[in-house]
Amino acid sequence: MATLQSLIGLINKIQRACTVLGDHGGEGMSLWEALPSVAVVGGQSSGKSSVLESVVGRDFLPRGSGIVTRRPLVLQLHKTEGGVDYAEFLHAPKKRFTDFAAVRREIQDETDRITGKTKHISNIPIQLSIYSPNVVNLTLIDLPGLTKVAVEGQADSIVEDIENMVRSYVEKPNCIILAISPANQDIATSDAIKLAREVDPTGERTFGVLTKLDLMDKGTNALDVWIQHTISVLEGRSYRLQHPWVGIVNRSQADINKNVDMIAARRKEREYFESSPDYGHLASKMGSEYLAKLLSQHLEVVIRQRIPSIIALINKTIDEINAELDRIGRPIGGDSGAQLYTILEMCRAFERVFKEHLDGGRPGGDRIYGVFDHQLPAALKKLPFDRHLSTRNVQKVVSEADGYQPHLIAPEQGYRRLIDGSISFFKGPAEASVDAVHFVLKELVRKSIAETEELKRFPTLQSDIAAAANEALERFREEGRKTVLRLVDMESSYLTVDFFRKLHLEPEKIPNPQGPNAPNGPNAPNQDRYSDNHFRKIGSNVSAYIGMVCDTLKNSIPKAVVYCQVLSAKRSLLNNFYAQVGRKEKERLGAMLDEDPQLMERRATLAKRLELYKQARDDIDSVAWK
Ligand SMILES: Nc1nc2c(ncn2[C@@H]2O[C@H](COP(=O)(O)OP(=O)(O)OP(=O)(O)O)[C@@H](O)[C@H]2O)c(=O)[nH]1
Repeated sequence: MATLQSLIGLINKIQRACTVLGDHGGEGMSLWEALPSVAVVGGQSSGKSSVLESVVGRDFLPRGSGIVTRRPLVLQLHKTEGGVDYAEFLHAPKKRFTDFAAVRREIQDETDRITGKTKHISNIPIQLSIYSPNVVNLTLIDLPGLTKVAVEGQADSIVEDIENMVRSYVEKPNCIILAISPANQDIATSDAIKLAREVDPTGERTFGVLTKLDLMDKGTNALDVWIQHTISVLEGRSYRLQHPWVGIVNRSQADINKNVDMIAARRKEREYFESSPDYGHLASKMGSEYLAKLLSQHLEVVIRQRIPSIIALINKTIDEINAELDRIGRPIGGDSGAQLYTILEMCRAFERVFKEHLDGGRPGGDRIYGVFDHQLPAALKKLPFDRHLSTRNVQKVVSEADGYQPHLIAPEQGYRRLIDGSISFFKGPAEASVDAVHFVLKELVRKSIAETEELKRFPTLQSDIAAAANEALERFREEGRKTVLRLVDMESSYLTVDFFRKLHLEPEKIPNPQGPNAPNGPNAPNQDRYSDNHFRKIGSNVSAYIGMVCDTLKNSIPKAVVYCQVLSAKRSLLNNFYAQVGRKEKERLGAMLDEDPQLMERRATLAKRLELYKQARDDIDSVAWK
């Protein structure tokens, strides 16, 4: 019996959990649907409410003549270890009823609230929990009585409406049917048995209950035949169901009027069967207490059968919740160690994606080569050396460098000035390469942040990482800028001596590109021709030298840029950030892991659901293996 208590208590627990989760059945196979319940079905005034009350052991249901039960009543019985009995309605959860006459009034009022004070019915259930040491754990459903005719004030459809509503409860395969028939009517015409046979043809979940046995024992001959018939039903010889029929003696209207209490009624019922000449031999298998026991035993069997499918359903739900939790990300532990760990994990995930972009696993890194392959050569080509090394400018620069004494052999100062002036032009394209690569890297940082799945839920951390990475890129850009400018300056600082030494060994063979009538062509005056040729040669020498420098820089600028910017970004983009994070207080770390409030709420709800389902599974496991 102890096992049974815990088993049914567990089912009540799961059902309560379902209510908390808002899982009342409906679409698909829900947990609620998988659990058994007991529905009381019978004609009007057949004694349904009386049977329910006997099982519960309390007076609390509205009773009277005519149609009394007009809404389904879902009744959960909870066995307590002691203390006073009390009741609670789902529609008024804060109110504890200890006066059961008040419970009866509340059922009436709550019925009227939906149906009005008419004789109409409603299929919206009233949910009532009763806590008492004198009950077994059961969920019972009291349903409006089946009828054959509408009474005055009721629509003709009511007969069908009630039948349909009752059918909607009892047709569920997990519903155990308590089919109530009064013994003073022919079972052949019992609406309860008719409906039960329809929805449960094999009779495996139907319990036949005969009420009002006491109303037919004041013997006449005709009654004797009737009683023999009743005995044959109770002995299982006619109208056989898979479960034995149980005879019941409830309180008569006169008992109710005299306020005979439940305990006295049970005692009276027991005495009735024990002393009955007709049913005495069946006494141990009759009465409301026996019915309650029978029901409980059956529930145990049914629940045990259901355990595998209930566990499967719970496991499926747990898997679904876990999958969603994985998708939106697990909650982070509250201690600073866990927070720090999470932040570093996120950073590493970002760095992984960023490196993939550079190394070719993801697109974008090739744009850096594009800078060296197109942008830099194009910019170098556009440098205005033609203008700077035109004969006129060469003459101007050389003359200025000579001062009052024109040079005699080679214009050493003039060469230097022309070369320095030319080399300084390289600074523009060198800096432009640094900037271009900087912007490619910045764009890759932006992309990598957006593509790091793990980071998606942490908008604050996203912008922190972006800020840290961009700050580092700025530093690398500055480093790159300094380095390429230094490369250019180095070209000015020491000239390649061999180049000029070789010049002397070469014969003069400078064609005049500007034609014979040009100012320095063959038709120009002699003096001019001499100096023009002279300066053109200087210009051409400088130009050749600058061409050589240009080739060198075209190769060395990319090396400097990659060294200072690309490799640094790959190696140490977040190094400063790591140092900063390591020094941060717990609160600051928490703030970095701020999430979208909606997401947090969703996670909390899911976590709660998960907890409930896991609890339910643990409970079932602990009972299932007893
Ligand atoms: N003598 C006697 N009277 C009974 C018995 N069972 C029920 N009654 C009386 O029959 C009347 C109807 O009983 P209820 O329990 O209200 O019947 P019900 O099926 O719930 O009625 P509705 O909800 O109106 O359909 C009441 O006056 C009860 O006292 C019984 O076993 N013996």
